Amino acid sequence: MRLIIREDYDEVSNYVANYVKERIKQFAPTADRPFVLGLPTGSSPIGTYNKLVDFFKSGELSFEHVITFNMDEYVGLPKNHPQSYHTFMWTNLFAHINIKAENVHILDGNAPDLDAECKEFEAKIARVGGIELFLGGIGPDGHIAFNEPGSSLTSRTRVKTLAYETIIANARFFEGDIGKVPKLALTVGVATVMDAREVVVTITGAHKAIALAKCIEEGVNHMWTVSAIQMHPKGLIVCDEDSTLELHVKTVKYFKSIEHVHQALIGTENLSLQDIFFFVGT
Ligand SMILES: N[C@@H]1[C@@H](O)[C@H](O)[C@@H](COP(=O)(O)O)O[C@@H]1O
Repeated sequence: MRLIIREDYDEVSNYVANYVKERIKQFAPTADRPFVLGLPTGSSPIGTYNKLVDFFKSGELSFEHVITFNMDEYVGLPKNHPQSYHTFMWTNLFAHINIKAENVHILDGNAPDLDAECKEFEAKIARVGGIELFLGGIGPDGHIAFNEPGSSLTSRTRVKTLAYETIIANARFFEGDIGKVPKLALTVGVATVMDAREVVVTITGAHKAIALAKCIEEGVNHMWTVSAIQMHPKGLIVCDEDSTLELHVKTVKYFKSIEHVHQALIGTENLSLQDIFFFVGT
């Protein structure tokens, strides 16, 4: 696993957006060989999405041959509700780029058969050959997507009951009223995320410092589901300084030193920045 530490949210967003841009460009997607991208919602990815929109507008990046799968969606919220993840994704990203509507996949939290909806979502991912790059964020309790503490690390897309902590955390989007926060969601499983060929997780803010420490300094544990990233062959966490507050100094120094060595290698040993991104093992 790699850990990249940046000063603040803006720098983290810039790093992740550049990373996604470089990955898509290097992949050189076509209609027959599209790039399959997994996407999160929440406040963490907004800066990244803004930057991706800038890249599209400046002609640096096209989403013509990009297929997306979103991580999760609330159950029972109308699709056009201001806090549905459908609305979030179209407002913050899809409406501003050249992605084809048929290439966007977001779970339908109002499907008549929620179980069938989840199974079909997994089948769709399989039909396009799996996810190339899954972007993620985490909740303060270390959950990825809506894989709350105690979720099976082999879980697949399914209906999930939200943990009380998550309901409280997300009440900020529902006028601070926990009564208005949906209690159920559809979510990809931990294994659905970890099946992606690459996983990039953004963690920012002091309120996520304990989760970051649990995720990278302790063992793989279903109580901190993002810790499953330790088992991923191409796992990357991009975090800000605030979120490192609970890490050992040694951990921070170790990961910073790895990045310094990578930086020093760029332009030497025939390695480019892209080589460091894609071919140096984690
Ligand atoms: N289901 C989403 C997660 O996918 C997201 O990572 C988390 C963090 O949100 P934020 O980025 O706003 O802290 O919120 C929700 O629980």
